[in-house]
Amino acid sequence: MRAKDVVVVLDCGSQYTQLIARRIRELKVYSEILPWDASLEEIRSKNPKGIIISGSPKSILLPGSPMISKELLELGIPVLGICYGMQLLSHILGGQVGRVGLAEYGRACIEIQGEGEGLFKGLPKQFNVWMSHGDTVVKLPPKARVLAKSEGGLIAAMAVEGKQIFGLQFHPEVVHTEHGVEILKNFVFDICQCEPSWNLGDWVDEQIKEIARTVGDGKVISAVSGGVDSTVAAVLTKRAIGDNLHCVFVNNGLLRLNEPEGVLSVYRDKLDLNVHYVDASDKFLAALKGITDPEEKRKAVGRTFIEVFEEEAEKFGDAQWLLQGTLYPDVIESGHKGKGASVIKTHHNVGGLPEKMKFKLLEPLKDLFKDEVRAIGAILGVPRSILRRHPFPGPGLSVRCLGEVTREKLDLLRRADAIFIEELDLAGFYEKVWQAFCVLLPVRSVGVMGDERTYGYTIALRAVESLDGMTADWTYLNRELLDKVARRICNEVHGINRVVLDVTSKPPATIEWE
Ligand SMILES: Nc1ncnc2c1ncn2[C@@H]1O[C@H](COP(=O)(O)OP(=O)(O)OP(=O)(O)O)[C@@H](O)[C@H]1O
Ligand SMILES: O=c1[nH]c(=O)c2[nH+]cn([C@@H]3O[C@H](COP(=O)(O)O)[C@@H](O)[C@H]3O)c2[nH]1
Ligand SMILES: NC(=O)CC[C@H](N)C(=O)O
Ligand SMILES: [Mg+2]
Repeated sequence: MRAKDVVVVLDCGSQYTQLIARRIRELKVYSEILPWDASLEEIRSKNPKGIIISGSPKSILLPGSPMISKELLELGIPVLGICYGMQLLSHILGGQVGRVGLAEYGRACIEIQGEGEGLFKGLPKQFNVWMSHGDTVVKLPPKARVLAKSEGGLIAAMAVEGKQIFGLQFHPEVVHTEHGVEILKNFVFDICQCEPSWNLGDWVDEQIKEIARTVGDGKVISAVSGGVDSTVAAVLTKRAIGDNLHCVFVNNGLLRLNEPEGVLSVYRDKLDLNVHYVDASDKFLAALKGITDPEEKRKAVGRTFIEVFEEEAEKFGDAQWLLQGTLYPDVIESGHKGKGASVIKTHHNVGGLPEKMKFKLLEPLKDLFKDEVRAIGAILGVPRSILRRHPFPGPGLSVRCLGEVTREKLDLLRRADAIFIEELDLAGFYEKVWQAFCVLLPVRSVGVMGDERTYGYTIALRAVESLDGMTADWTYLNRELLDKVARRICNEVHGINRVVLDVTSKPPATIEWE
């Protein structure tokens, strides 16, 4: 068993929980997330050297909000509460949380009180942090003291004397917090005394063993899309169970130009994966007929995927397992993690699955972010042509073709998208952005082409930068490139007479339009 040090993160439903775990892993210390209501035995069984309690959309002032047992604070294991986590600690230990008429969202400047030892060791007296709270600790618990205050005079950090218990009202895990990594380092190394000895190679070895243990002699059917996530999941699982893995690639009629052929040739020529191809485009398009609501579209695609997989699975001697390349952001945004996160959109492979399904799900990447998965893919020898690919959602072009999805509109969108991506790659931007694509708007407008009036569709160009898909900013592509893309789309894709640019970040928008 693992002798390596572990930091347990108790998830109270924050959008950032996984970022906390990930930052700890970046410090080469293994971190595992448990739900806030994990039993004391379960937490102790991990033998953690430190415990972090995440933020939450809930308020400790209201009944039914996440709670932990007081005993957890008596194990002698250092505990750090972040945002809601600090409010929770304060509440349990006899302090008071309230609303003071001042909320702090976004950037705030904090000032360290006293010497700045412990969590704040080696840091400047004042720096900017990222806040996101409406509730505030208004009275410290007995024996606690203030470590830092915000500009507004609110308690930004606290520690309980004589106990290894700490609270931060701000989020050290987000990149916008200055010195966030140093604060986590101080916690993990100085306070918890962890050794930095974990790495992704270990993760790969452990996962291979874990998959082999879980699946035994069972058969696994793997849905592969040609994307990074499912391909890495399949290659990893192949290492664990060999020929008991059967891959299925589905043409759902919502793929990009020439994508089915391209994907199949990489799987055949470059990877030793035995891939079965199913053309189910008619079935998917029939399921989407008449649907305009984004959530309904996602659910229709999710349902149809499962129907197709179930039919295919029978061809492989009744596979019991379905392997998916689900990543952490898919799970969190569907509101499934941490019992209390908000539903942003139903990612087809999580919330879109039907209630009754005959498969057991195998999702080895579900705690990871995309860049971690790319690094694992490189360790496993997955070709660069796959690792460099932009993410492409399972519901495919259906969520980029606003309004009802029809073959005609898909055809316009496909051709426009291929032009955008081709030019982006030529201009050296493809690998600089997280994702870029066209969206076909259900809006028609008047144009003039060859002296003739046209009444055509509109294409929106979307290009964003992101680290993990959870937040994103729009990318400033140059005028020359945008101009060329817009001209080529109108000239070459008959039916489109207007191209517009999306300049919103996430939040407030999301990356995909639906
Ligand atoms: N066309 C498809 N055929 C078979 N399975 C698919 C298809 N599209 C999506 N899936 C399944 O749904 C999962 C989620 O899709 P998602 O787009 O998040 O991942 P991906 O395609 O593997 O990677 P990427 O995010 O890089 O596109 C995939 O990992 C795969 O298991
Ligand atoms: O597997 C997936 N199934 C889905 O249903 C899905 N919807 C969005 N995405 C991708 O997730 C990232 C964040 O997308 P949003 O900002 O649009 O929520 C972006 O990279 C999106 O492309 C999906 N991936
Ligand atoms: N980000 C958080 O953890 C917020 C905690 C709580 N919901 C508040 O608004 O204060
Ligand atoms: Mg994909």
